[in-house]
Amino acid sequence: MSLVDYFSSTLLFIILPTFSSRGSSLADSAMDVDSKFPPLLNDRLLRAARGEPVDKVPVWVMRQAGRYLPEFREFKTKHEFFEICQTPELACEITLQPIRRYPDLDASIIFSDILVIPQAMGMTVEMRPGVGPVLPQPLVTPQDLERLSFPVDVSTSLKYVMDAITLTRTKLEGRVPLIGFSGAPWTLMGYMIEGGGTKTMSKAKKWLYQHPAESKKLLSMLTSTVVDYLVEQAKAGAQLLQVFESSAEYLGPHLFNEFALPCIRDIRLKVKTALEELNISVPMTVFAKGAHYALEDLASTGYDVIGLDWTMDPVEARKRVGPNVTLQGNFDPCALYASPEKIRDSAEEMVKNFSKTRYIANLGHGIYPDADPAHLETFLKAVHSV
Ligand SMILES: Cc1c2[nH]c(c1CCC(=O)O)Cc1[nH]c(c(CCC(=O)O)c1C)Cc1[nH]c(c(CCC(=O)O)c1C)Cc1[nH]c(c(C)c1CCC(=O)O)C2
Repeated sequence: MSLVDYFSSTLLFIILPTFSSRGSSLADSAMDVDSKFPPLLNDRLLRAARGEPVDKVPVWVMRQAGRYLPEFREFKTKHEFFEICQTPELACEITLQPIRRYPDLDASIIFSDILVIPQAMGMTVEMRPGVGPVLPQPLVTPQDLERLSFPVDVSTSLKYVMDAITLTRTKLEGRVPLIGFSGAPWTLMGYMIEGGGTKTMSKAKKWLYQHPAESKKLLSMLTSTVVDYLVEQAKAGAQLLQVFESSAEYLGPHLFNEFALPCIRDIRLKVKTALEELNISVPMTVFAKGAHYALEDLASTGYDVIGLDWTMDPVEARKRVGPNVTLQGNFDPCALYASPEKIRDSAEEMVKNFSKTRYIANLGHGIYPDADPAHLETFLKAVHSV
């Protein structure tokens, strides 16, 4: 054996174990997350998100843990909204309420709020009963960006969310998967500038027209925070991640393409890359409410699932996004006010229009506080009956 051969074979022995142990430790980290929890017994949601065949169409409902449930209202007499979000045992209990009540639900979604990100950046957010979220010191001028804490160490400042996710996935005992979520940057920017919900988003849109560079700076701060936040949620046990661009409806195609879409795209790319390095595979959903004008662009962002609001026609939406993405939605939340017979007919028709492949049934937006819990049950059963 020549000296060169000797060294190269020795080197191989040194390198190989290093590679293989690195390889297996990467592989283990995927197993690590799943192996910390009870095995998943109902994987319809994840199968549909990945485009695999399902026995029944998976169904869950945005805001399924909420005020329409008497058990939620009872709980809310004892605990304040953000107290629940910040206390893993309470957030877990609320997340499980609809799962206990409705055996037909195929997913749970962690009880929290998109506005925990502005809180983690140092802004005060209050949840006022009957009003909704209020940020009493909104961003007024671009100088106010200096008030924000950035970068955010989400693994410490939002640790309570990760703890709630880990606890809830354990307590679910594999019954259904647990969805994690975040607001998308434009929607978060809107609340941070408007100081709460609004009819027009005109203050936030004024920033887009008057301060485009500073708007992009804020959006990029939010994008990197959202990326870290979603990656941490997957590491903590979230099995699907949904990004809520609930305020897309205020933007037309021009503003959406310039300010919102690049962040949505970036989030998908960076979360996917970070999770691939950890060998974690978690599908992602984007729900851009009112962005009917952006369906083709959304389909090009690489998300596994696109959420639709109720204003979109299922057949038309499928034509526009093509066959390689799963659609989610889009029962009109107000259709739950109809009679049980009508709900059954409309839900069955919706499922037939979407077809049973690459489809997750849901409402087109969150369930309203005055919805009848029995009507929701009719809806869930109708979806599963097809
Ligand atoms: C825009 C937005 C917010 N929060 C959220 C969004 C995006 C989804 C959407 O478009 O609705 C996301 C959110 N908020 C909440 C969840 C929990 C999980 C779920 O069951 O879907 C989720 C996914 C709990 C909540 N978030 C809120 C409640 C109601 C709190 C209460 O009891 O007063 C719940 C259960 C409050 C909230 N939080 C927010 C608003 C506008 C409101 C007021 C509206 C309302 O009162 O229903 C901000």
